[in-house]
Amino acid sequence: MNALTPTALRDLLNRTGVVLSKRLGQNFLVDGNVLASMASLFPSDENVVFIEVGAGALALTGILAERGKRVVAYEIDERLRKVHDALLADDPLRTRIELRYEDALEADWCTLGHEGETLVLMGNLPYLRSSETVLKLIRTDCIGQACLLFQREFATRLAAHSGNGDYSSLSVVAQTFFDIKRLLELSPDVFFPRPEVSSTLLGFLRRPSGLEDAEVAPFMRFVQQSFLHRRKKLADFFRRLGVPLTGEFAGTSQLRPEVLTPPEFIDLFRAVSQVTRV
Ligand SMILES: C[S@@+](CC[C@H](N)C(=O)[O-])C[C@H]1O[C@@H](n2cnc3c(N)ncnc32)[C@H](O)[C@@H]1O
Repeated sequence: MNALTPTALRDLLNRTGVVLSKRLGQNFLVDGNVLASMASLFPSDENVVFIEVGAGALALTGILAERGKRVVAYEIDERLRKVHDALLADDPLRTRIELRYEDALEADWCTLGHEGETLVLMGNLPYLRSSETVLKLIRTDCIGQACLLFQREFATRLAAHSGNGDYSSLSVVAQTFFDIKRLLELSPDVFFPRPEVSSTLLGFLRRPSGLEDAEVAPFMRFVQQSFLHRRKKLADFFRRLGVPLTGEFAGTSQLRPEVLTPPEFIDLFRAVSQVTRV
């Protein structure tokens, strides 16, 4: 399946009577070179099942179907079924593509894989739902690898390291569970219609977090609350929790949350859990 040019996409939308929705973030990739660069990120692997969130006009779906065993592609907008039917009518890859017209963020992704298959998440959802997508990915531990497109500023925050002004609670939480890499920078010109923002494709590779299952939710809350006043020293956060500012916490209480790395946050979370309920 070749990438549609903006003209071909516009014609197809006219023929099927679909008017694109801004609310659903319907800006579709239409640049063959960018799609080729994305394709080169995925070596062919017959054991891989791609889960695509936000199929749109199938620009990525086709690439993924060529490289993996199959693609389960979610699309919330059922009006696009007509577009999909037209695109897939004579395409030999259609047997490898399963379209599901539902909210990808409400779905149970782990039920999609069978014995011996590796699930890889891929997608380009409306940027308003970026945090929700990352949090769902973290919780879905049957997925070890993902490639997700975000608004550039959000991607920068997610991939920022401790000490950087963009480092946030979401950076700590995401980097506790994943090695995160910037893969591609995309200008607004590679989408139709052209959005107002630039985008970045991030790669996620799951790594052992060092947290027990029961610790995950309290750890995430702990990190989020510690960043509520990111410019204040941790002493302020400790006071709110009733943690003594003396002894083992004296030094850390003088630091700001943004200087702690994810492993340091885990150590602090465990130490604080010993003296108080978090
Ligand atoms: C930015 S477009 C990307 C389309 C295509 N993957 C591409 O790159 O050209 C996002 C697509 O996600 C769909 N979408 C939005 N929210 C969704 C959700 N919660 N679940 C599944 N699809 C969703 C939109 O309707 C839209 O078609």
